[in-house]
Amino acid sequence: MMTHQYSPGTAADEEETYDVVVCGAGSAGSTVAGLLAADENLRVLLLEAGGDDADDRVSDPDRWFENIASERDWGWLTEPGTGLGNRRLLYSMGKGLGGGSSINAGVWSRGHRRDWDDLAAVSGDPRWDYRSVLGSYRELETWRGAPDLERRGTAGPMHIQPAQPLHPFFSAMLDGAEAAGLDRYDSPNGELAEQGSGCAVRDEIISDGVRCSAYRALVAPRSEQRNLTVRTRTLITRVLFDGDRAVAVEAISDGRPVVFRAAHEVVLSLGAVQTPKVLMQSGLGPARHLDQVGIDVRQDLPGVGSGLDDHLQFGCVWEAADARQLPPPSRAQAVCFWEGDGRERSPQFVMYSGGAPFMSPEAQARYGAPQSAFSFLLGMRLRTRGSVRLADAGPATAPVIETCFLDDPADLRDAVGAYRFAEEVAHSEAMRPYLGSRSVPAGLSDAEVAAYIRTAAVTFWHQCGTARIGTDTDVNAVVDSELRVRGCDGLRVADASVLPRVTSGNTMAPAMVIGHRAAGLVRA
Ligand SMILES: Cc1cc2nc3c(=O)[nH]c(=O)nc-3n(C[C@H](O)[C@H](O)[C@H](O)COP(=O)(O)OP(=O)(O)OC[C@H]3O[C@@H](n4cnc5c(N)ncnc54)[C@H](O)[C@@H]3O)c2cc1C
Repeated sequence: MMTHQYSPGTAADEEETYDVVVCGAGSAGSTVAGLLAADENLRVLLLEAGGDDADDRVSDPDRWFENIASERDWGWLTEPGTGLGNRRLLYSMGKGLGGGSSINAGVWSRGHRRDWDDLAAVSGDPRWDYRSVLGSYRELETWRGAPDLERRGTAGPMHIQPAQPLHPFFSAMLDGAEAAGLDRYDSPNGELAEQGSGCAVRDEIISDGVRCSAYRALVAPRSEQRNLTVRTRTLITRVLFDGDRAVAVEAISDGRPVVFRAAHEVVLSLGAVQTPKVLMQSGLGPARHLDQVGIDVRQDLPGVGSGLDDHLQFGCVWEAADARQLPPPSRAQAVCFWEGDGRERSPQFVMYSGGAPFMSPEAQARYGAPQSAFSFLLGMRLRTRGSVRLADAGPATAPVIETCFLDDPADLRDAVGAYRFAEEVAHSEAMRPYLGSRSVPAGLSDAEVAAYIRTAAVTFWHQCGTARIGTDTDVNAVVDSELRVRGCDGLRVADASVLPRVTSGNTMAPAMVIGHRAAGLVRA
């Protein structure tokens, strides 16, 4: 059995004391640490398992996909999925300073008005509603597009701009989407975020051609401050307690055990896979599961690791008329949102595009990937939820991740419907100059489209929901509306794990809003 009581002076080769220990330097953790460090009286420690971000593959937004399966990617593998024809998925998540915000596609997508209003309802706290969250966004952003003082910030650390210069392919995509019935908006994060459906040029975290990650925007400018310490290559293994109070974290740094004491608070921002993993390693999780893997139960929290949510992603692929007309494969400058059957209160589908055949390795093997093609990348919200569990009590052991993608036949039916919408856009008049002779695979019945999607589907990397927010009466809630872990003092979770549902778009910006809120709560 592992024990979790903190006893000073044991095991660790080294001990250091700070006021707040922020665990994980990703989108949310960098936001928490950077904002807290603004108070020079607060000693802030930011711990990160990965390395630094000094690499062209991070700074050059066009090279983002080169980070996938690199040392900057945790590179998890999911369990074989029934709905996916027993395939395992590469389940990428950012590793290193900036976390996901250093390796992602750079899209800034705030989430729909109803996503935040629903979060306020689930948490029982109106301070999470859309109007309140707009305040966080205004503080985080310096918006470089058409002025919108109600919604957009003008002096925040994150430089956000509409994609530019716009490649003609994406203008054609937007024209095609309009022809298929979507209204066009100035930005996905303005009025469109308050409507059910629409399309727009995407917003991105790029400033003068360089990625503006959460780490670069919020932490790096403070790197000379004496009250802020950043330690990379430090793997956090568990939280240590004195009674019910979190007082330290235990970590492995350069192969040696280290304890970092927090006089005030510990904040976990390890992302939606490792936040529940470290909670469980600390004895906070579903009691039966902890018993099975031999960890003493500190607090029975059934919701830890449950409720894993994400967008399913699959590529709808068409041969291109002329490869020279296509944008670089890594660019996706336009976005479409649309509603489903009304089950979701905000858009069920999101669609980007790119100048390459985006297909899973299995789909490429089965259907063949054309040399020259473009894809519409479809993301959809699902009825099912997955889970993150421990394989054993070892901190270095990879977790067991089940996505449950497409386990519900109704999701597959919705996915086929979404494919048909993408087809309509691809066959629009505006897209004609780009469209080659066939889709890949060609000429599909609904049953064949369904079979293709089962083979082609992957993650959209929007993992969330594994330590979700909720009220006292919600048995699966892991944190309260102030992000405090139930049954403990001095411990908060601030990252995408707390989202009860994947937001309608990408999840970096929402994770940063959670980090922004957490910093305010820690300071309060
Ligand atoms: C390939 C890819 C493309 C994406 N594209 C987009 C996009 O264009 N737009 C968008 O909005 N979202 C995108 N996302 C998703 C987005 O980046 C994430 O949703 C977001 O970064 C989540 O923020 P987070 O703070 O919850 O976790 P993360 O940003 O993942 O941060 C967690 C941090 O904790 C560290 N960590 C984990 N475990 C430990 C441990 N035990 N000890 C110490 N450190 C640890 C990690 O290394 C990481 O740095 C993409 C993600 C990926 C992987």
